[in-house]
Amino acid sequence: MSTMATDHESIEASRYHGTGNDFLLVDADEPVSKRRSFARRVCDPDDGFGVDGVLFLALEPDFAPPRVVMTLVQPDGSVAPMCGNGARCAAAWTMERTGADAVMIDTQAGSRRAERVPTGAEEPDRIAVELDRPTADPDSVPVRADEAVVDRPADELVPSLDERALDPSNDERAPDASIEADVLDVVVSTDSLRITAVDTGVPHAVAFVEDVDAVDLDRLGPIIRHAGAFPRGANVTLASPASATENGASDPPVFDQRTYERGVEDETDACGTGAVAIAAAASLLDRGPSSDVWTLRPPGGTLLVRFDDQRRAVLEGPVVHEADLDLPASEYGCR
Ligand SMILES: N[C@@H](CCC[C@H](N)C(=O)O)C(=O)O
Repeated sequence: MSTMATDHESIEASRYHGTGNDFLLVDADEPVSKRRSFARRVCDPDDGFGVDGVLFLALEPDFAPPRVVMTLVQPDGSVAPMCGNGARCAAAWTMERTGADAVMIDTQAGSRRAERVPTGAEEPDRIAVELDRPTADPDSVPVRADEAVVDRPADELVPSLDERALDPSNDERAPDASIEADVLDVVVSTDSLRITAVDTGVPHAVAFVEDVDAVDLDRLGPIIRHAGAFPRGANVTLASPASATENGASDPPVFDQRTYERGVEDETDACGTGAVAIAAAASLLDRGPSSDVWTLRPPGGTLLVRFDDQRRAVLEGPVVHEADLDLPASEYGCR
């Protein structure tokens, strides 16, 4: 089918979110001729809908289970090979169209199976997606290092990271997301922040901190995200044991999560690959539970991560279909 829009055409899109990570979902047959321009436009908080990305979906309903090819185009126009919450939304979209309770999602990081998890009538659908085996292998992440980056001082990756980057009361603002690597040298050194670099389909720099809410992520995020050690950039994911902010420890453990996302160039309300990255990093650092199940609490809700017997991660959480939209192609088609 042609993707050239005529003046009277509209683009059908649906808005979904997975724990607050929100997306426009667009059938790949819709008349969007320039996907990157379209994504920049609809993700814009003022001129568009302020979503965290656009999922272009090509449904192949004749397979059993049905398959869908998912392409995530982010607010900056970049294409990400994987998205945990996006995959869960894509699965819900495919299930609605096919009536299936299990689907396969073809991503640039590989094919992933997703299943509906039964819930009570009042609760939003829960969708679980397999996200393969996380790895800290430096070539996979990728991160420029001779060995896996596990619990390394951040200033080894960002040679001049400053305590001040962690201090929310510091009003000397961070350089913006277009920061050049050499500009990082203006910020001085600390070894208090320790990074574990994990590939969960996309790169994550994970740091365990005492309290995620005490970190100035607006400032820290761009510095780590653009560190020269990450040739393709990195998502920056913070975790703190919920017992640090509440009374008592728990097993399985509960971690509060915040993620600054590459491509969004901002913090999002949830990040699925980030939740898996925390669980993977916690395992590497022996912070894991005996049961091998993790509960992650990003600002937008609660995600569960577990590992199967081959150490493949399964990410589970709610998905909400918020709205269906008709966008005038002449305005949004980006011809
Ligand atoms: N929000 C996503 C991750 C999307 C990709 C990421 N921003 C990147 O560019 O690596 C998730 O839920 O995993």
